[in-house]
Amino acid sequence: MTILDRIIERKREEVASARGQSDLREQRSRCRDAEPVRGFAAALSVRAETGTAIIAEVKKGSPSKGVIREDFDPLAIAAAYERGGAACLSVLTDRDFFHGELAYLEQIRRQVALPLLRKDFIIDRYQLYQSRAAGADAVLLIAAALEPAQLEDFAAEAAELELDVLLEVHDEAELAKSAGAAVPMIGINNRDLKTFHTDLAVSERLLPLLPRDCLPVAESGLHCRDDIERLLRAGARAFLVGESLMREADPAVKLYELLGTNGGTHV
Ligand SMILES: O=P(O)(O)OC[C@@H](O)[C@@H](O)c1c[nH]c2ccccc12
Repeated sequence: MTILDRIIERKREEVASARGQSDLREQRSRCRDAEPVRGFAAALSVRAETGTAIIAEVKKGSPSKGVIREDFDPLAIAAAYERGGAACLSVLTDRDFFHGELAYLEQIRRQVALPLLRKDFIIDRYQLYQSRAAGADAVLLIAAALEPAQLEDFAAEAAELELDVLLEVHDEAELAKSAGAAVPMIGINNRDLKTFHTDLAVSERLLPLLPRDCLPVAESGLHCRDDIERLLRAGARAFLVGESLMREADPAVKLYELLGTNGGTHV
């Protein structure tokens, strides 16, 4: 059994228990009361025109690295990311494997103006409603975790909720399996979720294969400006970065470095 299988198994239990506390009808009605979304994909595209579009991730830890940042204040980190010039934020909300909380996203939403991605393992439509109700502007759909029909259905249902989907793939087979899903953004995860091995060459190999009408996002394993420039050359238009920012005392300073000379255009 891979780590991804274990996460998915646990996620089914979590969703069942969440439904027990607040059913789909209730989540739907919370969605109706939710504030309008702040366009996530649009914010990335606009930034990519003038500078480097970075999605900065609020991530306390992961199964491969354990706790990445002991001194973890999600609001302070989100504020530093905003100050440092991130185009959008990603908030890890998985508790058992990534030390996240859905409450972090709700709190950040109230204090930071940037669009937010709920980063979790979505395996049930219930989580789409839960995400929108919590204040997410976008959700992640992981091709490795879903069947083609689910990818298609979840993408359509997310769009109805006005959530932008970042569809994540790691190889050619996952890309082929995602072909039926209409999404604004495709993320190439440089990390294999089954082995945790990370290699930027994965993005270089897959970027040329992405459909032209999707915003190509490179995810994971980005540590310095050279990494960003390498994948800009390969065709990436946005970048999802967690660990290398979370390991810095002041994540804003690391962001300036990753943004490079183009970063100054963000204000
Ligand atoms: O911390 P990194 O190597 O910069 O990676 C960030 C992000 O890409 C990674 O957290 C991630 C990508 N896809 C995921 C799916 C689930 C959980 C986490 C992830």
